[in-house]
Amino acid sequence: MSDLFGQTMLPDGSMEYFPHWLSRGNSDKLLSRLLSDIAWQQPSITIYGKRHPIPRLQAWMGDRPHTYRYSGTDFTSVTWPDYLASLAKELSQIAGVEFNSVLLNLYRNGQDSMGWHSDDEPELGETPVIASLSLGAERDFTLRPSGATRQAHSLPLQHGSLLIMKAGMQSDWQHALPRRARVSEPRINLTFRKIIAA
Ligand SMILES: O=C(O)CCC(=O)C(=O)O
Ligand SMILES: [Fe+2]
Repeated sequence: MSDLFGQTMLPDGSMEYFPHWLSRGNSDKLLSRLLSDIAWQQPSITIYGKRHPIPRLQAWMGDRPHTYRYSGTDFTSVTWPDYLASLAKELSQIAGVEFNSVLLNLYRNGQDSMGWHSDDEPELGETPVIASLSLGAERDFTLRPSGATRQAHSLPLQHGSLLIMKAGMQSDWQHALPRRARVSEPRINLTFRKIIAA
C-alpha cells in the first residue's frame, strides 16, 4: 500500500513525505466517501475578540470524545467510523505514535485556506507528531521558521500523499495552506493526532 521510505524534507529532518502513500484508486474512494459521509461543519473562531467563520469546513473525530481548544473555542470529537480507526492504526505504526483522533479539513476550492500556525496546543503534549493525509486537489503547504514573517518553503501535497510532521516541527516551524485562486476542485486533509488526556 505504501512506499517504504519517505523523503526527508527540511534540513533538520522534521518532516517526512510519502508522495504515493495511497494508490490512486484508494485515494479516489476515500475522497468520495469522506465527501459524502462526514458531517462537515464551519465553526467560528475568535480572533482579536471577534468571531469569524473559518475559511474551510472541518470535522473532529476520535476513538472516544476528546476535547480540543483552538482559537478560543472548544471542540469535542465524535467517534470515528471503522475505516478511519483502521487508517489511524496503520498510520500509528508508521509514525510510532498512537493516534487517538483526527482533524479533517475540507477546502471546498482554492478560496478556502488555513493561516499560519503551529499545532502546539497543550492537549498535544510536549513534542507532537502529526500524520497528515491529503486527498483531492493538489495544494501548496507552506513553511516558515517560527518567528519569521516570510514563507521559506512550499511543498505541493498531492492526492494520496502522506506527510509526517515529527518532533520539533511544531516548535521550530509554522505552516499554512494559502489560497490558490485557480484551484476549483475540493481537497480533504486528515491530520491524525494524539491527544493527551487532561
Ligand atoms: O491542510 C493541510 O495540509 C494542513 C492542515 C493543518 O495544518 C492542520 O490541520 O493543522
Ligand atoms: Fe497544522
